[in-house]
Amino acid sequence: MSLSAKVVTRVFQLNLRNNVSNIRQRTCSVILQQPRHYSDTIFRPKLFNTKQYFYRNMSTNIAAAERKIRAMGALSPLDPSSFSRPEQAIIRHISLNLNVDFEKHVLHGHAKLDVDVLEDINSLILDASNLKISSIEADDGSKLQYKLGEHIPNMGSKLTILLPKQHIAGEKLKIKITYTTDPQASALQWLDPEQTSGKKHPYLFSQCQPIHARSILPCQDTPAVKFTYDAEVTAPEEFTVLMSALRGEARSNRTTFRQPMPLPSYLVAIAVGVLESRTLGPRSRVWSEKEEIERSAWEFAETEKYLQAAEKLCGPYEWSEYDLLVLPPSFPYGGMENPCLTFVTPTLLAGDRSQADVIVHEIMHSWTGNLVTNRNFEHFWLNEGFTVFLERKVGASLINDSVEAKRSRDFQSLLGLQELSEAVSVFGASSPLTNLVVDLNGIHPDDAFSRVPYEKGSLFLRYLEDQVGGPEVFDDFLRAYLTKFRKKSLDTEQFKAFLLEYFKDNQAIKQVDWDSWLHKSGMPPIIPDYDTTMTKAISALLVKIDDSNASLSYEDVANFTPHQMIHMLQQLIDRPALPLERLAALGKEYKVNGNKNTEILYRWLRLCIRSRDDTKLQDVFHFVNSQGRMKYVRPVYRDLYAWEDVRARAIDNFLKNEKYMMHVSAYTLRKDLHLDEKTKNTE
Ligand SMILES: CC/C=C\C/C=C\C[C@@H](O)/C=C/C=C/C=C\[C@@H](O)CCCC(=O)O
Ligand SMILES: [Zn+2]
Repeated sequence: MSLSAKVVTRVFQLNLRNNVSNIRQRTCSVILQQPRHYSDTIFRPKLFNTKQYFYRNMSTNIAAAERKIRAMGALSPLDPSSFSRPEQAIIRHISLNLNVDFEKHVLHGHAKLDVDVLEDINSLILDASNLKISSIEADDGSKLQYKLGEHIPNMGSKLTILLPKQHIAGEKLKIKITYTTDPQASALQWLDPEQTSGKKHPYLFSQCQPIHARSILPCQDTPAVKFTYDAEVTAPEEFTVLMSALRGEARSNRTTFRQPMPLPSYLVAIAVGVLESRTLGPRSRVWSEKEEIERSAWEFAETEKYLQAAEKLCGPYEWSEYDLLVLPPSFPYGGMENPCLTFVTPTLLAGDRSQADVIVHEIMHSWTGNLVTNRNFEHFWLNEGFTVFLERKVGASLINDSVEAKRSRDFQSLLGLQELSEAVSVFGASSPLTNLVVDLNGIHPDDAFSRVPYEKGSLFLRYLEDQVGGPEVFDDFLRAYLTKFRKKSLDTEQFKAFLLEYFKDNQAIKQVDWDSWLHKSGMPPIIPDYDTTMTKAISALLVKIDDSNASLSYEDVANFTPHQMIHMLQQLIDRPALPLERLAALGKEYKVNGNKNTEILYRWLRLCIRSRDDTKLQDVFHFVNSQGRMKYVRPVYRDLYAWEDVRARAIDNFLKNEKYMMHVSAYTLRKDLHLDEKTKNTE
């Protein structure tokens, strides 16, 4: 047996012995308020394959991986990405009191946890990552002993709080933890004034999904647990503090918040900057630095319209307020659905409202993801697949003409299919990370992230909708699903059981090949018969572009919507490289060279890389250095890496700019560029 085969087998054995058997035996009905429906036959073979893939393809240090897996022996039976044991005792409420220190780049203060004891316990186990704990106290002020386990890179540590006596099921605990975050906390980005638009003041923002909340507060960092929270945050007077909660009084340097809806830890969020706001509607404001505020107010002016369309499909919006915060350019995602306050990238400010689908997407998370939540990130498709599915339905519902609406929904789905196909080819069609339900034992969720749960998940729901009789039938099911699992976390088996029960008299549902859809890798087994009306003009144009005798002119695309343009460019990326002359003509005539819409510019620059146009490299580097949205930056860096002549320059550029990136961007880009943790910028 080769060394790597031995290690894979060993990892598998360790995992199976320490983790899987105990995971599968437990029942967690108190937390989930639903019986579990595990099937060992589904999970075990997959586990081996996932790990085989991970260790072979991610060039992970094998010894470190083994140590990591061993340390995971005591992981949560509910969630392979958490040390906490919510089936023993569960957090119901957290009170935060934090001071924002821009000098030291730390948050300092305390978290008071209200805990319900569910089993007889002598200790409470939490997740923490690089937190400097100064004391832990019981309700009566007495000091509690605690053990902070070894720090596992990217996982954090197991924090075991030793209780002076046994607590029995049904009791309540109050624990106060005083701590300071690390200046490198993975959930936080501390920006220097130069990284902001105003250039005068620093800025702080967080991104806790998937498992970074543990770097800013000690908690059960698993979406299986939902808690309410309140907070009191102190920051220098000129700053505005925002959180994923309802903002109370802001008196001198102190702001209070309360979040009465239970949420998972990954939805705790904070941003601190010198900000302005504009009213968008009766329950919405947009926040940003003053330099972006007018453009932001214009771009997102239709927010209330989207909220109302969403409510028509899903029922009342339960989070009271829906604000938007436009972050500085290094924000790594298009949008993050932090409750009451969606965080968005400034790359959405296209000046044409063409990226409104991102806002609709984030709004839909108010139901799928935030109200009804994946139990752990192995079932991430329940968050994202549902949200994309709803986003496209709501997007279509905003179009009056029903034929146009269907066309538009199918057109968006076809764009999604292209993205899915690219994601599948990045991982490889046989990679278990392209399954709808993944196995995250020993894998950081950030390493598993791709468009697969979004697009394969949404496509699966579309298939189910077609199967049971279309939207008239399926929309009622969706509302029943949202009602049933409201304020809860669930897994795929619970979804399946609920759907099968709901449609028990529907014969067509019996034909669904669940195993292929949920547990097989690669492209989905069935692609719906989408309406291709909106892609016909694109297909015709692609024929023209291929014909070197045909001259290109703006007339070719003058009637295209921005999304048709995006679709066309995306298709070109997937085809043989254009000759340089043809590329230049296309860039000039179709006005894509230097386009202000980042969805267009991003694809144009990838086309330039594909054609090995070194005259555009300056534009490419400017693009990846001026914003940090991973959706754009990662594929561009991967393309540059594949271009051998510029690989070294790309790595050099990354190393020089890494310090300006958020943790997750630097972490994932290092993998894309095949860099180990020791490779540093030497300048
Ligand atoms: C099967 C996948 C398994 C685990 C992934 C779970 C979490 C992934 C983690 O990396 C966090 C993701 C956060 C995403 C936030 C917003 C996105 O919806 C944005 C999408 C990309 C964009 O538009 O920029
Ligand atoms: Zn989403």
